[in-house]
Amino acid sequence: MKKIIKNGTIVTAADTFFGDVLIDDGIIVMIGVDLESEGAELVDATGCYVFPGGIDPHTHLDMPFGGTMTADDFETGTIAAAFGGTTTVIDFCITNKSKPLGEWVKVWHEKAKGKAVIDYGFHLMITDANDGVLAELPGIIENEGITSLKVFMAYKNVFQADDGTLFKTLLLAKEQGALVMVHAENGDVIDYLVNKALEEGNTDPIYHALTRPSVLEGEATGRAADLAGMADSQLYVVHVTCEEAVNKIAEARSKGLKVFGETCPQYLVLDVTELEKPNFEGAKYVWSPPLREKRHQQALWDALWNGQLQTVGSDQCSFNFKGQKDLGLGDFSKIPNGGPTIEDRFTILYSEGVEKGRLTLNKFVDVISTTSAKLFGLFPQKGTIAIGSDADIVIFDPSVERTLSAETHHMNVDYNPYEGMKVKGEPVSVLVRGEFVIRDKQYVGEAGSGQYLQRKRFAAADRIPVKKHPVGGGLG
Ligand SMILES: NC(=O)NCCC(=O)O
Ligand SMILES: [Zn+2]
Ligand SMILES: [Zn+2]
Repeated sequence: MKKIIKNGTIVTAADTFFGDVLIDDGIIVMIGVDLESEGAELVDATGCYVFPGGIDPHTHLDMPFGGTMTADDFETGTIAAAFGGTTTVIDFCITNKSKPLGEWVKVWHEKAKGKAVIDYGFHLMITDANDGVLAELPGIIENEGITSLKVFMAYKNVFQADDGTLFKTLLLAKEQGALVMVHAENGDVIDYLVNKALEEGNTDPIYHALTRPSVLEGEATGRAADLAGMADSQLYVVHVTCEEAVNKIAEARSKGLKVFGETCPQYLVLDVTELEKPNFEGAKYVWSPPLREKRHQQALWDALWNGQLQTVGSDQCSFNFKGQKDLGLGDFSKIPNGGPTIEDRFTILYSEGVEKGRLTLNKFVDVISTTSAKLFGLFPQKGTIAIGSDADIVIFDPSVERTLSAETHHMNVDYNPYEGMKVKGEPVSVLVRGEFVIRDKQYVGEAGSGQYLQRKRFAAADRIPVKKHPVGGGLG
């Protein structure tokens, strides 16, 4: 069924213009003014922006962590994502040494199958780059299209890998065209500080932040960047929270290293004082790395503006306050780490970024969608509005003023860390491959309609294949 999205302001990472988008069979086939096509359904976007669907490069859906499971699975999480303007997520396939990596990939396929309402891919976690893992990886990269590998430098005795594993993963990634992602904090020193705090009787949520100072994020970021440089490989630092880490990334990039960085809405708009809330409410704001002092927010906004950070992920990892976060009553180290942001990522960035003059409209699209598509092997299928791209589209009304709240959100979790925050703008309708998932603010999608995305290898991503001219003589 054809559709024409009419009279909107189309915004990509490069351009802003008034026009129509013709969709046929899930693909954008024409962009122009006053488009007509017989039998096409007309979708009115008057007064709205027409954005490429958001790409969230960092989610944890249906993940076991901290002795419990995340509250959102692939169904609730992707419905909430769609309400928020996100049409693709890349989730972390968590692994351990108990079985081969390929078995974990099957586990993650089972979690998503029949549930996801938007398209999805997986990053693959590496805990130990032993000979078996290094032998298995090329096949997974090729056959599953999983072209990004995650190494945790923190969470000692849980997820943490050593520097040898990070280095070997970087070497393999260089050879195979994969992108290595790191959670950059010094897990060993944090472990020491956490034990010391607990021994001294300091058990409240604020000690989560006090035992993970920003210097340890900067140190690990610099170490990972140096190892990436030695391996002549590519590195993506997830959830960057602080000036120290931004500076290490900027330094590496100034030397020409292929080092990239992501931040998250929580670090841009919330600060460490949230963890001091009484009645254990501070636990709602326990992420790792932790929320920082307010001054770091400016460094993060500046880094998005000047390109030292390139993407914004949600790090969606939701746990209910009652029954999950309270596992850490009396011991902050047992509070499950993470929070719900998958739904509000897009609008918070628009509202706090574009509306407050911190990002241009095009830069907003770039950080919320396009650069993730490029880095993670999805461009130009995803991440832009262009002829031949999937019709993943958000019709966004910038005039709406609303208040974020657990009362109105769609995530399967009993609190919203942005409760009471006033934002401008709202996704009105959201299409995935040309089909409405959200229509006039109502969910009209179908569990299982999201497709698994085999992704291209790093650096192949932004090369558009040149087709032979249909009657010959083309460039191809
Ligand atoms: N960030 C967080 O606190 N939880 C999710 C796991 C991770 O990304 O480190
Ligand atoms: Zn992390
Ligand atoms: Zn995460």
